[in-house]
Amino acid sequence: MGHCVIQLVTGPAGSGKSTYCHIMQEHGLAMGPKHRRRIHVANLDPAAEHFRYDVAFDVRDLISVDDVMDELQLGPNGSLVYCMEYLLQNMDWLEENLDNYDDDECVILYLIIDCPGQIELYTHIPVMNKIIDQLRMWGYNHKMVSVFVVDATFVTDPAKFISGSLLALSAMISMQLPHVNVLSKCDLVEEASMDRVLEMESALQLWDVLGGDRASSDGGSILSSSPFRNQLQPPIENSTKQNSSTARRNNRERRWNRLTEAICSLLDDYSMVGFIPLNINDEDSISHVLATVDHAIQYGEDLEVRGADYDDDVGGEVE
Ligand SMILES: Nc1nc2c(ncn2[C@@H]2O[C@H](COP(=O)(O)OP(=O)(O)OP(=O)(O)O)[C@@H](O)[C@H]2O)c(=O)[nH]1
Repeated sequence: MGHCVIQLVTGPAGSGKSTYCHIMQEHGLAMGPKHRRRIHVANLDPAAEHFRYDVAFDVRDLISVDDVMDELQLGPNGSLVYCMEYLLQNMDWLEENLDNYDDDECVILYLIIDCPGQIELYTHIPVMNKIIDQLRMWGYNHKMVSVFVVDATFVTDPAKFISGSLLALSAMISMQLPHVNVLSKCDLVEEASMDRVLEMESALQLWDVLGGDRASSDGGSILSSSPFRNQLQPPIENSTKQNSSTARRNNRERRWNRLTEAICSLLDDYSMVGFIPLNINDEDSISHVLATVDHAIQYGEDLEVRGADYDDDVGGEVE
């Protein structure tokens, strides 16, 4: 095995995983050979339809959701699970493809894998975790990092904010890898807000900046806009019923608020979910994300040891 780093890119549907992979590939090319890494992108999502990156290898060459839906008459979710379990039974396919790209002792292979985002594949049917375990057994332990991509626009909606943060936390816990949350689509966020976002460290601070308003001491608007609030409006028929239903509603609302507050405290007090903003139109932002991911996996720390593999006098070309 050569020198290899693997980024596993996950995140909810449409969050920008494929775009992230594409942007990182372009960035790697723009950095040139001096940067001493060769970025390849592979697709491990059997349901992928379109992506713009040059694909190193593609799980759809082994099996695809479309084929399974046609041949086995399964729905899209069942087909996805079937595909991932099929991949698990045919891991030699993945091993061969990794070997093809990981056979150069002089070049650091930087492999970015576009993964399916469905959280069920990491929790209820932990197929992805088994794939990660297999990668560990092949010697990629300490060489993998998980990148969880979340759409920046979710933070302006408290319900989406909380569910996105919990998804990120869930992915982090289940994959048990160095983990970076990337906030995609920040080009859609106002510039003034972005400047402040760069200084943010915790999820709730970020929520404040991008549209939240937790100015009041009790947690204010994030509680009053609890995701459960709309479910708490029982029908009002007469004054007696109105009193009891109002009391019931208040009671439920207090409990929901306590729950929301506890979840927010978990995320905020322990700084368990931080986000790195990504603006795909800003090279500095892309570099910052890559540097953060590199730092998470300690990429580059042993690079100097391998410096002798490179000849800077010939423009960083590998000898
Ligand atoms: N403006 C903007 N649009 C983005 C960005 N990232 C993704 N998009 C758009 O969001 C949509 C979904 O992006 P993808 O990269 O396909 O997202 P994905 O997570 O790979 O999607 P699935 O694999 O289908 O789950 C596309 O229309 C992209 O053009 C971004 O950083 N900025």
